[in-house]
Amino acid sequence: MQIAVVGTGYVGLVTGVCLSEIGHDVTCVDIDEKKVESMRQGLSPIYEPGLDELMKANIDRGRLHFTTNHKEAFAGAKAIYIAVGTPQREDGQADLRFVEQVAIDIANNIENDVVVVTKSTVPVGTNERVQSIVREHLKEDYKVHSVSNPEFLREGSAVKDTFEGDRIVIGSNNEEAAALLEEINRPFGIEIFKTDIRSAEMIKYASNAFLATKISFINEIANLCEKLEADVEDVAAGMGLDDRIGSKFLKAGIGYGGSCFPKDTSALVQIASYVQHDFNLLKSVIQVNGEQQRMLVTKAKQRFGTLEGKRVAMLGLAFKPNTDDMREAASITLAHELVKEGATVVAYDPIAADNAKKLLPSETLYVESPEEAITGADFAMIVTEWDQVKALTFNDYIEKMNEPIIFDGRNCYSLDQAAQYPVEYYSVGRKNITNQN
Ligand SMILES: NC(=O)c1ccc[n+]([C@@H]2O[C@H](COP(=O)([O-])OP(=O)(O)OC[C@H]3O[C@@H](n4cnc5c(N)ncnc54)[C@H](O)[C@@H]3O)[C@@H](O)[C@H]2O)c1
Ligand SMILES: O=c1ccn([C@@H]2O[C@H](COP(=O)(O)OP(=O)(O)O[C@H]3O[C@H](CO)[C@@H](O)[C@H](O)[C@H]3O)[C@@H](O)[C@H]2O)c(=O)[nH]1
Repeated sequence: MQIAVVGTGYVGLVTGVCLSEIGHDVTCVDIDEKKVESMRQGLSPIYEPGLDELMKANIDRGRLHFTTNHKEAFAGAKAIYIAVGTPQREDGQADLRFVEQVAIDIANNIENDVVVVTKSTVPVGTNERVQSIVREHLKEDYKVHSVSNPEFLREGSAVKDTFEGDRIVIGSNNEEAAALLEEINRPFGIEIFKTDIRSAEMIKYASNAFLATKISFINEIANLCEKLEADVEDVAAGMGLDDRIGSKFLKAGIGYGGSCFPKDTSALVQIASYVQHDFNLLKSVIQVNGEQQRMLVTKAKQRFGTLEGKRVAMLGLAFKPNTDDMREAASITLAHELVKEGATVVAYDPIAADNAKKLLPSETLYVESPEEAITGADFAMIVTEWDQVKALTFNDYIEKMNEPIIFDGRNCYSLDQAAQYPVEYYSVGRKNITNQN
């Protein structure tokens, strides 16, 4: 089937590429000329494992095209996917400017009936609004129906998640439009859950808010474990054995970051407030996360008193491994706090360093390897659990650092391991190892 995808970020590009892989003829349109030029040559502008290969294969098969021209992209398309950003506004609401602009672009450029599919994460009621905007601006009487098809992929495993997702949610108030979406998605072989438009929009926010809640919950338990001398890794493992709880998303750490959880939890608090609902639980989840993101600096200050003049190795910058995305990464908060305290930050990230340069303090120094980062450092902070970071051994820290003092925000090492070395090792929700003489 002929499909157009508007927006080629993490969601749009992965969606476009995967839809072409299952046999559809896909044209992706973006307003960013540089991105389109690079994608035409088979080069993905984002780092996402497996994406480049699929992109090249489907361009070669003639099933995947890129353009900056909306009319060209929409010509003959039966479905137009909206996958543009819905960033957080200053007041916490979702900014719908890009989505609304696409609705106008659709009205101005289609030349046949279409189903408009919203993949972007949008507040309840937005799909209806998109449909009305398109209909208002249409110059000819084409049939346009909206379908909410929220996206659940994770960055770093986006391609895998698209082919092996747990469900595909189709929210529609029109049977024909829902049937078209089912037909498009059937080759994925993933369970399809059909509902009305508003419930589909809510499923997306509720899912992200629930996962964020799980993370803040286990982080609070971790903070308690530290005070009560229990071990959060064992606590999470023991909890996770209960099927009703499940073991996933119970990894204590430095809080959630990324382009979705922070903005979507804030947006849901705002959505609730429109209907005079005070979402206290979610407000606490957000507050706990803010404190957790600063936790490594808090611990370092407790250890040293002052951080003035300290050289800090910051190991990992991205909000999680396998992505170059720096949006809402804890490293941003941590680096700014450290610089404010008078420390020098020496940062390492295998992929995200270029993106980090725009967000971290200008004083930050960047190095090419974790070994270089720890050389001569007064303490190390593990921020992202990249394999390259986990490959450092305690002997590396002992040999290369001024003093082997490690604040591990991701519990990369076992306590048994740490206990065998003359190091100071502070992790999350576990007892401190202070073996230095
Ligand atoms: N990133 C994720 O992991 C993820 C996962 C699930 C859902 N989502 C949601 O999907 C949406 C997109 O997120 P993203 O991270 O892919 O965004 P992104 O910011 O990476 O990409 C958006 C793209 O849209 C383009 N664009 C903006 N206006 C346009 C227009 N009028 N016409 C054509 N292109 C236009 C931009 O140039 C950009 O390339 C958001 O609502 C997000 O919440 C994201
Ligand atoms: O047990 C855990 C799991 C995750 N995280 C952190 O939570 C954040 C988000 O991680 P993850 O969910 O893997 O990444 P995203 O790519 O942001 O994906 C989330 O956000 C997307 C955008 O809405 C959704 O599509 C996905 O389903 C949802 O998992 C990261 O900072 C992780 O380090 C933890 O601290 N502990």
